Amino acid sequence: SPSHQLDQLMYEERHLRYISPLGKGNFGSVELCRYDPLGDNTGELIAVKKLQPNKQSNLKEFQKEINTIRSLHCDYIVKYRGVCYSMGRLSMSLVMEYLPYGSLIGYLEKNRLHVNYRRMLLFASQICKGLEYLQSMRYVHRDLAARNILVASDTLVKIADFGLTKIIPFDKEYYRVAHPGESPIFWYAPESITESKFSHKSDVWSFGVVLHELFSYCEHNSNPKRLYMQEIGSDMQAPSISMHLIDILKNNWRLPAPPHCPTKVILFPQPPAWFNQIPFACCNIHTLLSLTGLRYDDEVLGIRH
Ligand SMILES: CCS(=O)(=O)N1CC(CC#N)(n2cc(-c3nc(Nc4ccc(C(=O)OC(C)(C)C)cc4)nc4[nH]ccc34)cn2)C1
Repeated sequence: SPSHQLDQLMYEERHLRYISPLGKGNFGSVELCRYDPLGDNTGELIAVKKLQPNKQSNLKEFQKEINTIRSLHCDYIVKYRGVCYSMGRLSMSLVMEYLPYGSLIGYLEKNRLHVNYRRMLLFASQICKGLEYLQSMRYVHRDLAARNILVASDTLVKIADFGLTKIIPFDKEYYRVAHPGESPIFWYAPESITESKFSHKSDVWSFGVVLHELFSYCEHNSNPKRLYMQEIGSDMQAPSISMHLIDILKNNWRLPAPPHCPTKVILFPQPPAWFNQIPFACCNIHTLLSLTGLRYDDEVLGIRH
């Protein structure tokens, strides 16, 4: 059983068998591999994150990401397994547990018909608890989005991808980044867009957007980016998009309630609060849990954790 999985921390490249690509990002990519020291295909399946070869400049960032994920021990966060040094290329890879069902987006698109309200709330409360754990460690994830939530089983999802995660300094409430880079502004809280400030509250804002994605079954035409762009004018060009986005947010425009979203989740406590992410951005996870009625629904629905 997985619990007897020997806690490998060092993986030898010569026993790594590449199987298929799992995901790709700006600087890295994740591959499905089998670690097969016996050479008889009985080895474990693992997810291996490598830096894009020509992006060695991000080695320092990559090492920070490895240190981050290595320090996290939570059922709702993807598990670190170890590292693999490939001396030839003087580079290293991050070895993580392989989550067989892939990203939440693909899972909901494929399994839309039998993922009901009850399971949505279970997934939402698990992401919430993963975020609560991150906050207890003074981490801000900074890239919370359905694309970065992985599905371990039909009843378990986990937060993944700690490439942008930062630790909030002990004497401050937020982390300010120097250069926003290619930022996913449609998941960003207003203060992250205008002042590059990231905090537990801005992660809670992004969690609000993830809830919208979740209750929209990650449907393509309910994608937050698409809905925001429709509102600000889809022919808007890059530099002024964030300015228009801030404008509509300041005028209290919010993502529309997803179609068929259960009234209890929207009406509890009242329509605007669920999608009016401002309260989300000024409350902590516990308040959010009660705000969105997750705990309330858990009891009502008898979802046991
Ligand atoms: C951002 C830079 S990034 O490159 O570092 N990168 C992208 C990232 C986004 C996030 N999160 N990512 C993580 C995984 C991942 N996937 C998995 N399992 C699966 C299982 C099945 C499938 C699948 O069916 O896929 C197809 C394409 C539909 C066939 C996909 C993934 N297990 C994992 N364990 C640890 C990580 C990890 C994939 N993409 C992080």
